[in-house]
Amino acid sequence: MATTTDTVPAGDFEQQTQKFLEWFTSQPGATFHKDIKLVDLRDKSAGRGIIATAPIPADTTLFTIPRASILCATTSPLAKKLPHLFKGPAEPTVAEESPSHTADADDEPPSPENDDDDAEDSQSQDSWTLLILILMHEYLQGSSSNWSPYLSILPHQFDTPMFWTEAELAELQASALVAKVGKDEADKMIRTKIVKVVQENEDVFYPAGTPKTQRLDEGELLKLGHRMGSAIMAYAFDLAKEEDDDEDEEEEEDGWVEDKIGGMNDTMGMVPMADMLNADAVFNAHINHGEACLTATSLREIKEGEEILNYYGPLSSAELLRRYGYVTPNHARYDVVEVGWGLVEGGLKKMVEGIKGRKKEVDWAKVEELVEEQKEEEGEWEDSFVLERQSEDPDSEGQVHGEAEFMGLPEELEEQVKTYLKAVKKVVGTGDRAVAEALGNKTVRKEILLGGVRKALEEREGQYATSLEEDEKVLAGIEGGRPTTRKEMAVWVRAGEKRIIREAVAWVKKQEKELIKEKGQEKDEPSAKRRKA
Ligand SMILES: C[S@@+](CC[C@H](N)C(=O)[O-])C[C@H]1O[C@@H](n2cnc3c(N)ncnc32)[C@H](O)[C@@H]1O
Repeated sequence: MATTTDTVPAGDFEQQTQKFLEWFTSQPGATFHKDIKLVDLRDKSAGRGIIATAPIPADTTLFTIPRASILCATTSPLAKKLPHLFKGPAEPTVAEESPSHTADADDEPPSPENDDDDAEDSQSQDSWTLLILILMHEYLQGSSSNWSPYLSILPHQFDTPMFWTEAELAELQASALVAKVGKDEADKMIRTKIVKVVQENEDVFYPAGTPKTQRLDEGELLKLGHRMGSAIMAYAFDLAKEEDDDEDEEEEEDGWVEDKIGGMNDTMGMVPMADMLNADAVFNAHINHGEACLTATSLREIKEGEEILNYYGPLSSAELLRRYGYVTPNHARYDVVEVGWGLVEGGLKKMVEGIKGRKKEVDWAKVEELVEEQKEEEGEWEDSFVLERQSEDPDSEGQVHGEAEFMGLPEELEEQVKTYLKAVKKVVGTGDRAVAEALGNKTVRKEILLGGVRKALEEREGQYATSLEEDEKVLAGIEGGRPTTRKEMAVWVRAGEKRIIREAVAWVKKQEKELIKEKGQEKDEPSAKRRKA
């Protein structure tokens, strides 16, 4: 529930909804199906949403948004008032971080890992900051903005971790999400690229005649910048596709192209009504991007009273929380856990040190040196790895089938372990026969890989302050089963990560058992070489 509109009295909420609907349907080319309705879902901590008021067949057009009603660089009057900002380098100023399980890298706002020197330069805008400026400009125009009834229903407060207190963030414990919140970086970006631009162009941002006393001070502008940035994160669409994406989908191998809501792209925009749809990993509607308009279509029959749901992609609970400020049980199948290379390296060292017959200490400093050399030469060395389950894509009706299952370690992790063990072997040389022989044996190397990863995973689980069992108890006590408070959502995220650690450990143990079996068989059947001898 990123949208904490809970404090708005029901009457006002309804009135805002009504005004917005009237505004939307008055847009030339806009349509809104007679059997759907915008509703107050705050009792479910879901803000506004759209439900069916009568059964709706599959492939029905639910509503149509003319492109002229979208708030973006093409339609915003700001682009005409400050053209130099919009003509600058269109490339994002930040190299976006991208979780391994999502498609492209270029779809994120600044994060701690991708802070950039350009952050100091108010002239060097990107599509993300430009859309913040566009929204700020419209907001500051007040009722004279063409989008005023739409802007008035956008949330004022968010439940994304960006707005959590230190104590609330601490509930995430050892989740990798904590490092991705990036509040300080966002502050810096908003101060230099947003606040500065507004302050330097007050005549453009405020309607003519706005007295100085009614203009926002730096602190208020910073707050407004954060609010608009978060609204973009949870509401904006990627408008890059001019063609109806039904055609694109046919070309897509994976079938579903999720709506890049919250994505960052040169053609990002706010799409009124499309962004009133809530979303889940099991969904029943899709937004098609046509040349003149965007269309929401039902993917299957929708029952009377059923909520109409869009799709944000196969996001983990942590990512859903970070971008949208909510979690749902259906997204848990996409949960992931990040394991730092340091933990894996530690596990591998212990395995090597445990090789039977080892005579000498391995010179780990030398191994480190070799690895550093390799890093410089090959340039590919991961600091952490994302462990995830294998899961079928949703079908053409937005349904998912089968269980998501942990099926194996990331290939890059196995490759990196291989390279690491090669370095160990090189350093040991012939200095320790037992170790050299062991590292020369494929089966033993696999044993070391599995044992090392198992140890790393066990240590990873130990980094969380509470056990999975303790978390499960908290979750079992949640009324209605879906976490909605910040504390509940944090427990949900950390428990999801612990579950996947446990599944990965079980998978590794199974592999280890099979390896032992294989080794036993090898012993029973002397190799061809030995038989010849
Ligand atoms: C694009 S908006 C959808 C409309 C939104 N409910 C509103 O009232 O404006 C996305 C936001 O809606 C909320 N949301 C979306 N799907 C949800 C769901 N399945 N359950 C709860 N909240 C949801 C989250 O707060 C998210 O940040």
